[in-house]
Amino acid sequence: MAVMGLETLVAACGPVGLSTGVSKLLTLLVTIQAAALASFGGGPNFDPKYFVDIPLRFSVNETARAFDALPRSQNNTIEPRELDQFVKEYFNPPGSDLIPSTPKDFNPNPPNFLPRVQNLSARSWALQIHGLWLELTRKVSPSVAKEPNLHTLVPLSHPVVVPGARFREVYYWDSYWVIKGLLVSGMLDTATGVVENLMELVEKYGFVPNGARIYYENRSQPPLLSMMIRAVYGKTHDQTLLKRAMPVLLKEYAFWTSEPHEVRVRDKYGEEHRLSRFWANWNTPRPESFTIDLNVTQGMNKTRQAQLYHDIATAAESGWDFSSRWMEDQQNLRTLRTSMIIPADLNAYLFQMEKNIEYFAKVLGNQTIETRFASAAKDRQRAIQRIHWSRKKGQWFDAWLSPTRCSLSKSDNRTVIYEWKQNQLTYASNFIPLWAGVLPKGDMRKEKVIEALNRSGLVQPAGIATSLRNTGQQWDFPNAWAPVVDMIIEGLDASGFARGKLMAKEIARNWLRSNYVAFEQVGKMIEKYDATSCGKIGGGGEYNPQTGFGWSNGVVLSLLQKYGWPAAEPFLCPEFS
Ligand SMILES: OC[C@H]1O[C@H](O[C@H]2O[C@H](CO)[C@@H](O)[C@H](O)[C@H]2O)[C@H](O)[C@@H](O)[C@@H]1O
Repeated sequence: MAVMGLETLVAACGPVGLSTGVSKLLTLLVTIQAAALASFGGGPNFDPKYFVDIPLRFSVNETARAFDALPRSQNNTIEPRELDQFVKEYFNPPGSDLIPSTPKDFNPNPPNFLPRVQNLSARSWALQIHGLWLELTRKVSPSVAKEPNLHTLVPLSHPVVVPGARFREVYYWDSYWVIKGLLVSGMLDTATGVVENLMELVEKYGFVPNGARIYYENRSQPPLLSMMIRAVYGKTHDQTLLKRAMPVLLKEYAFWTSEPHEVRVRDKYGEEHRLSRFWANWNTPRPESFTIDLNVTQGMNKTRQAQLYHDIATAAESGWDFSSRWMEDQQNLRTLRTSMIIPADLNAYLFQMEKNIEYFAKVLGNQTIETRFASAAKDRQRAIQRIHWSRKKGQWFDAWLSPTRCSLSKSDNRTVIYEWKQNQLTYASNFIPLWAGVLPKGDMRKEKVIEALNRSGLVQPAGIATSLRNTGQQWDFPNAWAPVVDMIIEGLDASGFARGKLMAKEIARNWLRSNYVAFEQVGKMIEKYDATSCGKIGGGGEYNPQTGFGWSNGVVLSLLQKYGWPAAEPFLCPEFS
């Protein structure tokens, strides 16, 4: 199928509104990023994000003047030494606007820590992982709020917990696993602060941005805020948090369930349903990857470029940046179609959000909200089953919208109804609705889902591979990402079937062992693991041993808490023992 231009798409299937306004600060920083690529060359150490994270020492205008005044060679490049000197003189190092902060509730030896972990190696490792919270917790420097024009960082009131390494800011969905880990570490106040920061962001933007940087303001990430609130409330039973959270969650819910995120589709019986998709409000290169995105769209006309930039940013909203899941030709990033796909996982998260709001309203005694959200959850559950579920394959597939075929709703003769088809490709996201509880307790279809996962090829010696396709994209095979592994383990464990429970335990043990190899043998935390062998390091970025990867910390601690580790059972991968 030919990929259509954005204008044609708008004309064919409905309204879109994209803001492409870039602040003066970002314009300057991406210009410097592009100049740096030309001067330094794009070797493995060149990180475009570095150049949008560096805080300015002087005003934008003064910095821009100094940059313009740098001598250029005939081909307009700047001598590397000159540029290096300029960056040192006019900017502070990236991350210097975050101040290290020892969380008040941190205890190096927390009482009653992981009582079921008796194996000595596992225990000492868990304590080291726990200790990494010290490296990952920071405070936003007061200078950020005082002089916002000098920083791309967004100020936040409470201490922040960052993923680590090049990710020097808060990320939305990473925070869910960070909170799970903090709660295992007994750091309830820090966890509450993380939730407070995200609520503050919703109050400011109407949604939680991808991350707390101005270049992430155009999109969100998988909506897990209500799950974070539920996790913290589960520890405190303090209704003050729920009272504070309710208007915030209603605001966030409106963001995900209004156009252009929400779309209407008709099932095979002619019934109309509302479901949501990812949709970034952006159609130029992402500032943090400006030079990379420019390269991807080379040779395209302006309209096609804008459409691809939009789908690139939209893939970043999905958290799966990048995956063949969003591509028409699974080996070609230039065929991304993210914004014309209804993702099974996103709708599962929204179902969960609806159930959580229903539950919070019940606790608070607000019947109107409780009834409204019980009914919204029921509608979405029905929609997910009609549009995403495959009875034959026992899993939930993404639905691809047709960019050209749509009709008008019978109810108002105005609303666009898209034509769609399931993509039938195997991704770990096809099993997220099991975790979200889309199938009710005792439902026999869960057994089918467990079998389907078991036969899918995704279950590997070191966890769950995110996909079956080896495309070189980071969310594709052989990578096993911590968030996905965690959700699938929990879904299997809560399935109510013995086979699901057993599989969950096996996957958890394998994944933990493979993480331990990464940490102990190589001395590094790795954000994603090569799923194909327990002792194989690789599959992606390696991180500074002093930091870590926030969500891996959270998943390691919560899995160790759940499954423990007996003293006599070796903790090393068979390959290493
Ligand atoms: O720098 C490029 C991209 O980096 C982020 O994506 C990856 O890291 C995030 C932080 O751990 C994680 O939440 C995401 O799932 C990863 O794919 C960022 O979120 C992107 O927006 C950004 O363009």
